[in-house]
Amino acid sequence: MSYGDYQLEIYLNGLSGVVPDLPMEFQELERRAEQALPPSVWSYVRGGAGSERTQRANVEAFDGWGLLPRMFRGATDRDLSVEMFGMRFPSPVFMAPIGVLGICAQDDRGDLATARAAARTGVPMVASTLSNDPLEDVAGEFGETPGFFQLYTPTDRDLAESLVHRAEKAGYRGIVVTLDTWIPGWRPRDLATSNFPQLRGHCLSNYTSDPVFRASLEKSPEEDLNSAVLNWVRIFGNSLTWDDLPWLRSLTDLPLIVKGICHPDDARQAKDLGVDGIYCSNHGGRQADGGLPALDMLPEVVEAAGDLPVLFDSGVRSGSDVVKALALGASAVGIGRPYSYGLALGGTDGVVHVLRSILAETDLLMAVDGYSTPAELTRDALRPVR
Ligand SMILES: Cc1cc2nc3c(=O)[nH]c(=O)nc-3n(C[C@H](O)[C@H](O)[C@H](O)COP(=O)(O)O)c2cc1C
Ligand SMILES: CCCCC(=O)C(=O)O
Repeated sequence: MSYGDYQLEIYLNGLSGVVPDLPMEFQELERRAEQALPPSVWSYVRGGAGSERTQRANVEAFDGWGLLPRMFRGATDRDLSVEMFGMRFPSPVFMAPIGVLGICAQDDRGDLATARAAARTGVPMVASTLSNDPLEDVAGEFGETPGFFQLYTPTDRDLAESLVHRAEKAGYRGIVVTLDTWIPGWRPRDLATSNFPQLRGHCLSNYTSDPVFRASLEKSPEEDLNSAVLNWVRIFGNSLTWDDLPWLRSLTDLPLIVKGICHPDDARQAKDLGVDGIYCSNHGGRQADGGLPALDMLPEVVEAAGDLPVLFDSGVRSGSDVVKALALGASAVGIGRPYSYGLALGGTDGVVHVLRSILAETDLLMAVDGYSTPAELTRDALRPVR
């Protein structure tokens, strides 16, 4: 079985015989997700910071590179697996953390539905701190697929420690600490729909289920949700400095990965302080407008990271984007918004379809272009488009 077999499955049965009611093209997926989601949820998921120039540039940056096909290489047997953090993953694709994912599903249980898609596809999910179901329940749906926990580090250090230890106990295989979102960016679409207060009620389960968080409240969240929400707002984001990284490192023996790195000096410093992986991302342009596309920074970050794995996301929409990011040095490539659109349209089946489509395109493109493994995709596989 290769990932490309999804093509054959669809050719043989017709798309409607494989995934009824789901589109093949990304533009159509996006258009239909917009129709399916309530406007406030749509503006939250689709929206970015400021004028969304950085968000658009993330996507357009992939057009700045062209892949070079190679001939006579007999890439009939491809092996897309990659090794990272002492584990072998069947493909270099993973699901980036998406907070408030629950509400993208009809029944509010989008975190669980996405975890089931991880189980079905072998594509690891990085589960956000901001989930509508507690991290233990999300992990319970991963099946054999390793999962990662994304930490938003609260100001209360005991709570941070508790979340990390719960993730360890629940069987997560790594901790991804997001550094770029200790405060939300300027997001005009969210401001226009004023939906942040509504969203909060759908992403606090990791806090309301936490003994440390509960102990800090005068009344339980069941008795007084408002005060719990206010307390969460107060402790949500910690503006950490490099001096705090040894503390974060000390919380766990699991692989520790820092997310939101775009400057090579930051990658170098994180490496020197003992992280296990660098995650190059600008949060899909949701945090800071006016920034460079994350893809443009990837090669420098990869160089600075040396022998550490570099995860990448921001703007990945297709298999050819995955292949380009790999050729620019990413060890693994994160899918963000596209899977949340699949979730909105078809629950677990929708996420599986989006992932299988991206994997099939990746696999077939590598076959056609003569690359059998991700390791063969080096800078030589690309040229800048003139
Ligand atoms: C709706 C939404 C919620 C997100 N929530 C989180 C989050 O909780 N934690 C995090 O580290 N990143 C979060 N991100 C950022 C993603 O992990 C990823 O960096 C981004 O989606 C990549 O950009 P793209 O979706 O345009 O490809 C979120 C992104 C979206 C679209
Ligand atoms: C305050 C941040 C909320 C979750 C998030 O990371 C995002 O919306 O991008």
